[in-house]
This record gives sequence, C-alpha cells and structure tokens, in this order.
Amino acid sequence: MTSDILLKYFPEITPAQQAQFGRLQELYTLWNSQINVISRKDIDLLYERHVLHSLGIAKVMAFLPGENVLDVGTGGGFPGIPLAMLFPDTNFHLVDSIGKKIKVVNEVAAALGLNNVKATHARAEEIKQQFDFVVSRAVTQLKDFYPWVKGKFSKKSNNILPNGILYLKGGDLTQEIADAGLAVQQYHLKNYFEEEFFETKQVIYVKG
Ligand SMILES: C[S@@+](CC[C@H](N)C(=O)[O-])C[C@H]1O[C@@H](n2cnc3c(N)ncnc32)[C@H](O)[C@@H]1O
Repeated sequence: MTSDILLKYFPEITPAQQAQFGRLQELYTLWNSQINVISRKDIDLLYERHVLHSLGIAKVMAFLPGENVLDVGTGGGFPGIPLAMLFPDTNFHLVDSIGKKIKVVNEVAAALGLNNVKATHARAEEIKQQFDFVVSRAVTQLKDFYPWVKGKFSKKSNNILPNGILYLKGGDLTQEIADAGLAVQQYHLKNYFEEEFFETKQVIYVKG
C-alpha cells in the first residue's frame, strides 16, 4: 500500500507534503525494526491504519496556524506526526512516558524536517503548558484520561469547536462514555473513509 490513499481523502495535500508522507513507510520500517512502535503485522498497512487513521482527526477539526496541540501517549508519533505534516503551521507537542518511543518520534521528525514538532519524554500529568487541543489514540479510558489533561486548555478558543480533547477510539463506547460522566460528541470515521478498518472507528470530542 502506498501513500496515495491519503490523496483520496485529502486532495489538498501539496506535492511537497505528498513526498514527505511517502517517506514514512521507509522511516517507520527502519525504526520499528529497532524499537517496536507499531505492531509488526501492521507495518504494511501503515498508511491506512496509522497515517490515515491519525488524519481522521483532521476531518473533524482543521487546526489553525499558531494553535498548540498536545498528543498524549504518542508512542511512535500517532496521531501527532501525520497531523503535524498536514498542518505545518500548527505547533505539536508529543509526549510519551517511554523514552525510547520519543527517540523514534525525534528521529522521524528530524528526518522529515518537521520543525513544528516538539517531543518530550514525560507523563501527560507532568506537562504544565496550555494547549488549544489535546489529541490521543489508544492510551487509556476516558475517565482516567480526562483528569490528566483537565486544566491544560487555553481559555480563549478560536476554532469551530471550543478547545478540548479529540480522541481516536474504536468499538462500542457506550459504557466508557457513561463511566466518564462527560458530555461527548462522537464523529464516526466511516462517514469519511470507506475502508472497512474505519467501520467502528470514531473521533470523540470532549470540551476542555
Ligand atoms: C498503545 S500505545 C499507543 C501509542 C500511539 N498513540 C498510537 O496510537 O500508536 C499507548 C502509549 O501511551 C503511553 N502512555 C501511557 N500512559 C501515559 C501517560 N500518563 N503519559 C504519557 N504517555 C503515556 C505509553 O507509554 C504508550 O506508548
């Protein structure tokens, strides 16, 4: 599979961005062989299951130039790296509590020349900055996640939704949402992407 699937859903991607996205397969194949950040069976499906999935957040929210976005538990850089590539004028701070994963993020960002990415080896709870949005995928249940990031949102909102969390989730979320006791907006990725992988995938929005 090639990065062409991205153009199918994001035709506005420039040739320079397209070339940058095209390099991800080689970079992640190299780094994943040393430090496991993507399930090995998934590496051939990188563009669908990791890159396009990350960009699902962009179908809900177009980040603005100068906005600050925190990616909590980024692992090897998902969803933060693909979003930083799509929104080069937005600042992305990627954090993970495992240092070697942050090494992969730094290596990939440096190889791609992404100067809007900062990566920190830290627990989300330790980050003191303020952000417009927090993004995440596959880290923990919403009821545990929300307290980590509560209080990290800038007071002034400038985008189409107030500052808040955009979390990639899959499966039946009824119980998880009830347990969190939060007002949640759900966006189904099957409404944007036709591949079967997205059938049960959602972006969940929670106001900060
Ligand atoms: C299943 S991985 C998902 C990685 C990435 N978001 C993805 O979807 O490919 C979960 C990651 O969350 C990180 N993590 C868990 N709790 C964390 C915390 N409190 N602060 C920062 N990172 C955390 C773990 O180290 C791990 O890399």
